[in-house]
Amino acid sequence: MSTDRSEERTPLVDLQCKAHTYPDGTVGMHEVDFSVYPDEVVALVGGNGAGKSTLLEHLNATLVPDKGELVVDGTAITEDNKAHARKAVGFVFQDADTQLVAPTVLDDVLFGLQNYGMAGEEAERRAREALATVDAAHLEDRVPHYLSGGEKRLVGLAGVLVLEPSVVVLDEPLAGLDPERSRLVADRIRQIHEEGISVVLSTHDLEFAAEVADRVCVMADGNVVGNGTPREVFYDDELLERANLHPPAAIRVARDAGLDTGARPVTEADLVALLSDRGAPSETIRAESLDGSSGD
Ligand SMILES: Nc1ncnc2c1ncn2[C@@H]1O[C@H](COP(=O)(O)OP(=O)(O)OP(=O)(O)O)[C@@H](O)[C@H]1O
Repeated sequence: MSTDRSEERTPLVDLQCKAHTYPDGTVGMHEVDFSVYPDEVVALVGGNGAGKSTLLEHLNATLVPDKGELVVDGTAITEDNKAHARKAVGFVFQDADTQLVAPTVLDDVLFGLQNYGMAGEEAERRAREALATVDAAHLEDRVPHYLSGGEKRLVGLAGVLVLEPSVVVLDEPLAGLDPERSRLVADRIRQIHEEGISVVLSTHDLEFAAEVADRVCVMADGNVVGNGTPREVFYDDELLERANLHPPAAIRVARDAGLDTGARPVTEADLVALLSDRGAPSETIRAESLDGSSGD
């Protein structure tokens, strides 16, 4: 399996971790080398407890390896310059309540800027702009604690984007969201990527991973066990089995329908295109074939 199309470029984030052991002695992650390159969306997939959150939290030095090194934008991160990693690598937590601390949404987004010495009208302008970017401008006077899960996720994302990071990390960005909010967050992820920010996310939703990711990284038992394009990873049955994952719906449907051709569809759009080529009306295909979802 190939690694990724950006392997010869300088990484924005380069983590070399020998292991991460939590205070109670649990090893959350074994030896893992993980890099994030410019202009890519990376999806981490794997079963419960595979080590996805542990790996993500190393990328902005929220967690540090027992032994190893984190380099962000060419700077080795130490105890003294963790703020550099926090600013360059914005982290949107799954549990947004841990991230939203101020009395109003606008104050919350401003809080990050104030931490980096920016206040006044310019700070407010930037905070409002970040909220508008995620379609959350109307929430600026609301109390963060009372927002819905999806709204909190968007406000958390605004709080990260306002600091103009090079990489945005999202831990389970779709967890607990209804289909419409999921679509909104997925659209924002694409938009962030189009604006030149690299994205690393973890997800149990392999259809979503297939749709948004340039590269999929598979974790199992605290190790990275596979890495490649969605097509490479999701057609590797041995790898998926090792990580206790099922292929995305498009692959299962194509196989069940005996359509597993060289085209190797991975997304719903791929499958619809493939079936349309064979003369089936696309509305029928959408309605009849793709109402299931994979789990892991
Ligand atoms: N604070 C902690 N203290 C002790 N062990 C922890 C802690 N956080 C995670 N672990 C353990 O580390 C391992 C990896 O957990 P992690 O949360 O990184 O997995 P994950 O792939 O994100 O899982 P999930 O998909 O269920 O969120 C698990 O065995 C977990 O129990």
